[in-house]
Amino acid sequence: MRPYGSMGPEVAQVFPAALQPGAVVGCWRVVGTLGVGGYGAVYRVEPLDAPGRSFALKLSLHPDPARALREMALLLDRACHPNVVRVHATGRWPDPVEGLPYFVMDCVEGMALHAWAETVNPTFRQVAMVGGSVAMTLGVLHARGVLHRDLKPEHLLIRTRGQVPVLIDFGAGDQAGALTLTTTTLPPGTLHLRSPEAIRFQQRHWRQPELRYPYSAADDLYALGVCLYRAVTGHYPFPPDQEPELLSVAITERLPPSPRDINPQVPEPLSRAILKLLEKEPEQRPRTGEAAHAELMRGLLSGGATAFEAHLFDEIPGKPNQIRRPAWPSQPYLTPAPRPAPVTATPRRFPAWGWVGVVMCLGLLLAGPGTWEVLPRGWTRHTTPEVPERVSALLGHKLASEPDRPHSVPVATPATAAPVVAPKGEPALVTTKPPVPPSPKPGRTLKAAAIASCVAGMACASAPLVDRPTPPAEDCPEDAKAAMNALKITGYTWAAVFDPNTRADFVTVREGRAALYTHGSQGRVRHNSMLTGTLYVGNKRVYGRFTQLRESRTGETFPVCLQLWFLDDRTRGIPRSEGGDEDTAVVPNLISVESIWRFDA
Ligand SMILES: Nc1ncnc2c1ncn2[C@@H]1O[C@H](COP(=O)(O)OP(=O)(O)OP(=O)(O)O)[C@@H](O)[C@H]1O
Repeated sequence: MRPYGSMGPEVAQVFPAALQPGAVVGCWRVVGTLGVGGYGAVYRVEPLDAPGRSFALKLSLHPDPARALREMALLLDRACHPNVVRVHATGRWPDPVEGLPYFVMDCVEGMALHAWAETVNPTFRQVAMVGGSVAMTLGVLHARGVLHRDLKPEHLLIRTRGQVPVLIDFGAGDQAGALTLTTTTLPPGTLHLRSPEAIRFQQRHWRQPELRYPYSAADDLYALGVCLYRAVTGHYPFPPDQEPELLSVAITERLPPSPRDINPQVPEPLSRAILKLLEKEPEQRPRTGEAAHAELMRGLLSGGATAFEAHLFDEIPGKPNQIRRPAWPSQPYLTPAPRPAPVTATPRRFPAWGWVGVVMCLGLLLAGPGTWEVLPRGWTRHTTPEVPERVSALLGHKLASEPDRPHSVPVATPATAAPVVAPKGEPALVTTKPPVPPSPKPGRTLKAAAIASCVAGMACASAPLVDRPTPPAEDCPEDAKAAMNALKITGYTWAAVFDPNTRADFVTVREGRAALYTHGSQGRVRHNSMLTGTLYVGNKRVYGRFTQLRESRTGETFPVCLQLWFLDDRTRGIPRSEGGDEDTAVVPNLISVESIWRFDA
């Protein structure tokens, strides 16, 4: 396909995302703009031969037609449903063969769910009916093998006539047997609408970019729960404006306040039905759209007429049509989430591993290090993945544990667990030769078992544990060197903390994307500036490479090269304390970072 700009001088002047009223696309005249998203621009159009009739034309902004063609195919065939926007025509523009794909659909006269909730201020009955309708629609689509995969309030338009919900934007949609749309673990989507299991999957598999998350009906139903929560409270259950790392932790670990805690007018059964859609474990949610519909309707039938006839929000006295949005609590997550099924190896898992661990340890002691398996994946560039913008928050990260809740691995107290300092001169890591891989992640499994048994106090303290190879050496990019010079931090070592909000001396960290906060100023960098990068969990030490700094005072970001550094032995990486597993480690909260011009292997 020819590049868009090569289609002739008259076309190169036109911006597909900014067509002006009067522009002609195929046999449609642009009347106005309805919205511009990441993938397409949507225009209100009228047919050239029937002026006055309104349609919506979605013009792909990408020369690669895959996403647009897929969306059209879904809308024209398996996603066809009274509550899904209807497609009437398709084409390419400006060249009918090689141009950008477009399709013409019903123009939904109405508002997105959240705007409708706050502008129309409907009754709870109306919201429950809308939620029930969407749930039923999803049920039908799921039964046909169609998943929406990007359900959000903006994609749920409420038609003014009849207050009927209409689902739009199936660009991320999927149907059984379709080719993979993206090159990332998760399908395109929005972090604050992702399900806990999707985030956990990415946290667990961020080293395997070839893996694809098996998105399911449960993810769509979770997103519906988020949409309804937003509608009845005016807030998302996990506020999207926080740091992506913290947002991910909140989604996977925290219980959102009940909708009724935010907006006391929400009828109890509706509040419960919404929370059920937001359960952390998919099997705790309604299994199908029909079950979700039944849940919402049961609430409606049992909830007492008056509670459901109330309007969502109070109006501001003296200002009709202006609502008062309930406040978001300052401490929304006081209740710790009950431990879901273990995502990472947890202490609960260790006893189960005990005997396996004994065998592993014996095997180690008898056979020596040469017989163990190195983790099958070596360090490659993608261990610090190139992150597409829309999913940048999601790659395998988890921050240090927070103070008021249990974590997957217990946080050691100073009294019981002083840091274990690796003996000087000892090679940081033990690697061994690889046998035939019998299972997808054999090295990790063996290592987990070995750690588990050692943690259980078995006689394998001196046994070498299997470990990952260290990341390869890497020069610091020139722009990072320049930024460090400008910030006056070149060649310095200074303090940082994993979790600035805890008083605990030790925290649990996880391999993958991570954040640190500077402790004290250095050069032009203030206290509490955020460093983001990657943590690598070895069997004795945790290594960290931090490549971005966000200055706390100005909010400016800079490329940098900083590594975790242990002052006592003047070696990179920080020693692990007791606890953790192959992916998580207990480490001191207060640590040091060193600015460098080259990350050594
Ligand atoms: N059929 C329609 N009728 C009325 N408005 C529409 C219609 N389709 C889309 N819109 C408006 O255009 C906006 C962008 O459309 P859409 O979400 O399909 O584009 P996108 O590029 O896929 O966006 P995103 O980045 O959200 O995936 C919508 O949020 C909505 O406001």
